[in-house]
Amino acid sequence: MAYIEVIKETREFQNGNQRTVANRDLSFEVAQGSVVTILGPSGAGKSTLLNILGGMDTPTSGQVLIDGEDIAQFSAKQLTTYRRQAVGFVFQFYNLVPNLTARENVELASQITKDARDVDETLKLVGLTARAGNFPAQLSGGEQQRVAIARAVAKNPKLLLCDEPTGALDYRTGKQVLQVIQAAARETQTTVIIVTHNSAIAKLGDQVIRINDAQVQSIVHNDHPTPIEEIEW
Ligand SMILES: Nc1ncnc2c1ncn2[C@@H]1O[C@H](COP(=O)(O)OP(=O)(O)OP(=O)(O)O)[C@@H](O)[C@H]1O
Repeated sequence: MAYIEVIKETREFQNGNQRTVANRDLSFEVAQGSVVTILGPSGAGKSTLLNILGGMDTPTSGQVLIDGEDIAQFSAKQLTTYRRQAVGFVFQFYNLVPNLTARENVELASQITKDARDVDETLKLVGLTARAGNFPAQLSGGEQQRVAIARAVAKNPKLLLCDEPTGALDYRTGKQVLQVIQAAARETQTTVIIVTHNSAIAKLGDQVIRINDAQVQSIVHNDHPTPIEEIEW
């Protein structure tokens, strides 16, 4: 059975008289432990989908089966537990707590989870042991993103959701960050979903789901995903 099964997921927004369909009848499956990239232009509906997979939003209709459970039917309380226990998030702009050190930022996340990973081991996994005592403002963008990845991975999530994780980084640092995400996911057998509008980055996925105008345009399974070091953009 697939780890994620999305069946005819639709999300509509109603603002006054204006109705926007952000996701229309999306259907796809994701195998456990795989890396999936979701590719599409601005406004295609990628963040809406990621928010729904992360339990931050609920679809208007359709099913979103995660490990066999339909989170579209979850109550607000069930969604909170799901977000807390099962999902790690990495955003474009890191979202670290500024007055906590790198280590404390990671610790904060691990404290709310039952089966958290060891904080220092996780910082080592992202290559930040030496900078653990630094505050976010004392770290480069790439280092801050690595703290954010450590924070997400420390929760030992089954699902790691990354929304444009390299969007604010230069080319070289962006590649390093993608390598850290891939390495962390492999080591922890986490299912990873990376949203990007960059078609070169999308090639690193075991599966590339292209979304356009709120719909799935194509799904490509890559038997040989492009190694990150060979990706150029
Ligand atoms: N809360 C909301 N209320 C109304 N419309 C919304 C809301 N959130 C998203 N939308 C609309 O849904 C569509 C999809 O938005 P979404 O943010 O999912 O796209 P995206 O592919 O992530 O774009 P980007 O790459 O620019 O972040 C857009 O037309 C957007 O304006």
